[in-house]
Amino acid sequence: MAARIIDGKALSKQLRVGFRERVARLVEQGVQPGLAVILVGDSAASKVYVGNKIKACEECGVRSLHIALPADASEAEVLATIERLNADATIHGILVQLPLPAHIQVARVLEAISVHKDVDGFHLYNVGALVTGNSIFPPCTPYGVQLLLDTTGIDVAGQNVVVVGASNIVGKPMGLMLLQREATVTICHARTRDLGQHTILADILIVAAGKPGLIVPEMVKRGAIVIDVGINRLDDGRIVGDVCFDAVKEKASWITPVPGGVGPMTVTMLIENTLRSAERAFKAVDSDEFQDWEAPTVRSP
Ligand SMILES: Nc1nc2c(c(=O)[nH]1)N[C@@H](CN(C=O)c1ccc(C(=O)N[C@@H](CCC(=O)O)C(=O)O)cc1)CN2
Ligand SMILES: [Mg+2]
Repeated sequence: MAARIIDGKALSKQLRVGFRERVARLVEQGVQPGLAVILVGDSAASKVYVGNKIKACEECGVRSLHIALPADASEAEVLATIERLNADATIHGILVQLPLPAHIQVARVLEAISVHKDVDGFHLYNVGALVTGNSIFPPCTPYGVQLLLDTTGIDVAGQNVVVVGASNIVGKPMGLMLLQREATVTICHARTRDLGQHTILADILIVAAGKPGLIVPEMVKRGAIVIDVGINRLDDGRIVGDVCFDAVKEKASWITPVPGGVGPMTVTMLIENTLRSAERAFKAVDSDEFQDWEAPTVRSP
């Protein structure tokens, strides 16, 4: 029997209905949630993703500020832009679209973002919080995958989960989030020998390698849940994942499509984090939580 489809577009649509209600409640209390998106350079793919984020803000009633800097913008200019947004009380979330041009140090830029506005969850403090299981802003793609997995009704505790890809924005945080939920996690990467020997053991297989056609049916256990995080643009203009969808769906129990699986959830969870930030900032004003809210001390860039 062919796998059931985990529809990220449909789940996103459903979640965004709830987001509009949360925005309405915040607005009633005098808070207009705001997200700032910084794009450096003119990568066509990044423009599409930033466009999707701005559209999602519009759809949910979140104010968005799109700051486009030229590809030759200096690191100092990017840092100054972030400093200005950190100090702007009308902005609850700040993100810098990745990748950045090579002359800019990603780590310095990410660490300049206020931990309270780091809705991508990429700041070292938030990464550390994820390690200890106290995540403030879970990174959007793994957070989206977690919700997609929840829709299958399967408890990940004790399951063999194999994550293919060890990036800072998907593979590593994904592994940590699943470990927190007591899954048995294996992270594979470009240097892993005999990838199929690992993937075949997966009850849940999450692939974020950026290699079209990487996962073929012989590498998948019958009945596995397969989550495809890959987004690859082929020469003919098609967008495909890392999994041979048509063949693998005959073996899996659940599978995400590309497009329409994980991608839309990444954007949706960004709005979730932005709303959480606005809600937290509102609550912090005159409650005891204010102390906790101000507590984290982080190294300045
Ligand atoms: N600052 C960040 N940079 C990057 C992140 C991130 O989470 N934060 N993730 C990726 C890109 N990304 C979001 O920024 C992203 C990728 C894909 C999609 C998406 O909706 N994909 C669609 C297909 C869209 C298309 O290409 O036409 C889908 O899968 O259905 C959204 C966001 C790297 N950078
Ligand atoms: Mg997708």
